[in-house]
Amino acid sequence: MNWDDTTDTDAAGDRLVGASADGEDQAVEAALRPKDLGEFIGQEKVREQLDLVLRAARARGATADHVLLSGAPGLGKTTLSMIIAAEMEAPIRITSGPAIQHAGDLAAILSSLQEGEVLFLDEIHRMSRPAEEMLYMAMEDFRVDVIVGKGPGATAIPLELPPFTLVGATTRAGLLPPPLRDRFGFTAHMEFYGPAELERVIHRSAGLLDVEIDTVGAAEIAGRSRGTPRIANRLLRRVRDYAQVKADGRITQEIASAALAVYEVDERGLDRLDRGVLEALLKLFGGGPVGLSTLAVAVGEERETVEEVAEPFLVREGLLARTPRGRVATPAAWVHLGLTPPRSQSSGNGQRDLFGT
Ligand SMILES: Nc1ncnc2c1ncn2[C@@H]1O[C@H](COP(=O)(O)OP(=O)(O)OP(=O)(O)O)[C@@H](O)[C@H]1O
Repeated sequence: MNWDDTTDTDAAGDRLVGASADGEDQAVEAALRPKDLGEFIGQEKVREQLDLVLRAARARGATADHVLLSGAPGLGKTTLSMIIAAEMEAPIRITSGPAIQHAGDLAAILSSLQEGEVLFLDEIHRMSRPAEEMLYMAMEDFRVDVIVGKGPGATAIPLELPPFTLVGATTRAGLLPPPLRDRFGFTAHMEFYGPAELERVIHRSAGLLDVEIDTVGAAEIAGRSRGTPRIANRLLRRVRDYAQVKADGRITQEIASAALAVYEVDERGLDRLDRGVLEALLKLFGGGPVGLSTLAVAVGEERETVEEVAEPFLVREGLLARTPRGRVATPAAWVHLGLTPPRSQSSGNGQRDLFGT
């Protein structure tokens, strides 16, 4: 599963199926976050391993080892960091890589931590190099060297830090320099959620939001949530609106699919942008191969938007392939849009392998 090419921000604006948090998400997410490992749905292996790490640390009366969480946006990294703090009965400080541009910013945060505190560093791969180097020593020796002055007269003043647990989160574990990666005692890779797990997320959130939903209604929303709890929760809120305005407030399969048709999110979770890219690829270019720039012009979007916003999910769903000759639609793409590939396309222009002809 490759989510390394997902963007941290959704370049196409506030998409209903975008995985990054928008303003409304931030406001309601706090209320929907599971508070302990028992409430955290799915990610069985991660939960089991983390449970052992935390229990062992608690039994020793020690601070938990540093934890690295990697995975696509919206899969629960922030939630898990808060759970780690709660399970350790420790306070938590939340910051992010882009907020730490100078080593001094990091020194200020580290030196104000309390003993045992959890420091959650989101987007750790986006920290500046000098801050990163300071972090190596802080993680290993609970010490930093604060540089005072400049040039030949600069001196390093060592500063002892209380033991703390760093929880780093990244969408791109591959971008972390090995010396940083190696300093985490425990690394957890978060996978996309399966439909049954998303249904449980939806039922749980519906309960907290006091919305009535039946099993098939939840399954309908889960199937369109792109394996991501944040998207599941967002779609649930939009379907709830529809159910309140157009019906009696109860979410059934009919209501869920009618609501999501209004928001142009199809049964597989593709939105207007995704479908536009696929449609152009199939209808204008016979399924490809076609260059990215040409495809972007055809859908009236920036090249980056097509490449970074639409394509990762289409590739993950097995609807589009990036080949050295250009973008190519897979047989599943023709089926999904209910179109038939022209005969010449299935026998001649580079799709031979995909169509097995
Ligand atoms: N395993 C889970 N069980 C129930 N709800 C979950 C789970 N994981 C995530 N959620 C919900 O999804 C929302 C997004 O989760 P969270 O903010 O932790 O994601 P994230 O991986 O930190 O995202 P980002 O990388 O954008 O910061 C939260 O509101 C949370 O309630």
